[in-house]
Amino acid sequence: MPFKVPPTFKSFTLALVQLGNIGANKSDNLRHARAMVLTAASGRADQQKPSIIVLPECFNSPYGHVHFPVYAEEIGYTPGTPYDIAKSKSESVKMLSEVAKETKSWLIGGSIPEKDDTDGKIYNTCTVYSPAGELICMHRKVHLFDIDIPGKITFKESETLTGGKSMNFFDTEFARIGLGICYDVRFPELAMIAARRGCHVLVYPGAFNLTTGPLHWELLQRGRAVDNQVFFSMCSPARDLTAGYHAWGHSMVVNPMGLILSEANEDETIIYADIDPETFKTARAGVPVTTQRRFDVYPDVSVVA
Ligand SMILES: NC(=O)CC(=O)C(=O)O
Repeated sequence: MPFKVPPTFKSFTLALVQLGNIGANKSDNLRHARAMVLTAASGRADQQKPSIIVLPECFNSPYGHVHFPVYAEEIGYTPGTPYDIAKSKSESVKMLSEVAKETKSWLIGGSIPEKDDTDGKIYNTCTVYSPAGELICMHRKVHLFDIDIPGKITFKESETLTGGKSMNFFDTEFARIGLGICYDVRFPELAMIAARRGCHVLVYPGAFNLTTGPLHWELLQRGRAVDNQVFFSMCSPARDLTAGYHAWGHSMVVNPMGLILSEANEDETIIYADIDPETFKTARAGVPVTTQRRFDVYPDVSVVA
């Protein structure tokens, strides 16, 4: 991860696209996602336009381990190396790059199933684009969603996916943004390390479900936000009861005091939140845990070699 010190933090507007109608036809999914990003970019009436737009986890394919190999695309991105969009084999990457450029917005392109052309493994991958349409960062879901709650939900991403091996953040002209994907939110270390590395806002495309959503979706986001005194946000697909996986929806943005700034219901929609650096400063000044840690009593588990 490149580390530019000190990172800039200025106010900006974040838009989350809680995308619906994600079906079996990838081209239709891409067309619809593109149209919704364009709508998100036009912003709310009389308000600042969003500087950054977010799509949900698995926005170009149905969500399920049997689908990942079928929808997987080769991206071929090497961190720190310029990426030639024109030569990309990924139709999703091309669409995301074009729409970022067209809207002149930063775009966190949710996630897509990705096949690594060097090892043949499949990942759940988020790509990020600058307003010039450059692919500037990529995060592969680190913690795979393997759960078994009898009578409720069994899901095993590891049937077809491999977990990513890196933590990722990127710098914009207004903030440092840390990335994760869905189940990654359950592992506080990832968010803690991102915050200690100067991230102001953590954005995790995600897709909780009707069992874990009502229990943990809000709790985890508010927890990660308060623990780390950062803005925290997850962008979900809309709920579709005709799909194989029923997403919880409720995309949200939480501030560093744990207050929900904006929340969707379960339907397709776009939500916006104004990210104010003042809240970040006052949260850290008022409740100064960032300077009160007792590493003489317990080790600093966020320190990585
Ligand atoms: N879909 C996920 O990766 C995670 C999830 O639904 C959960 O943690 O619950």
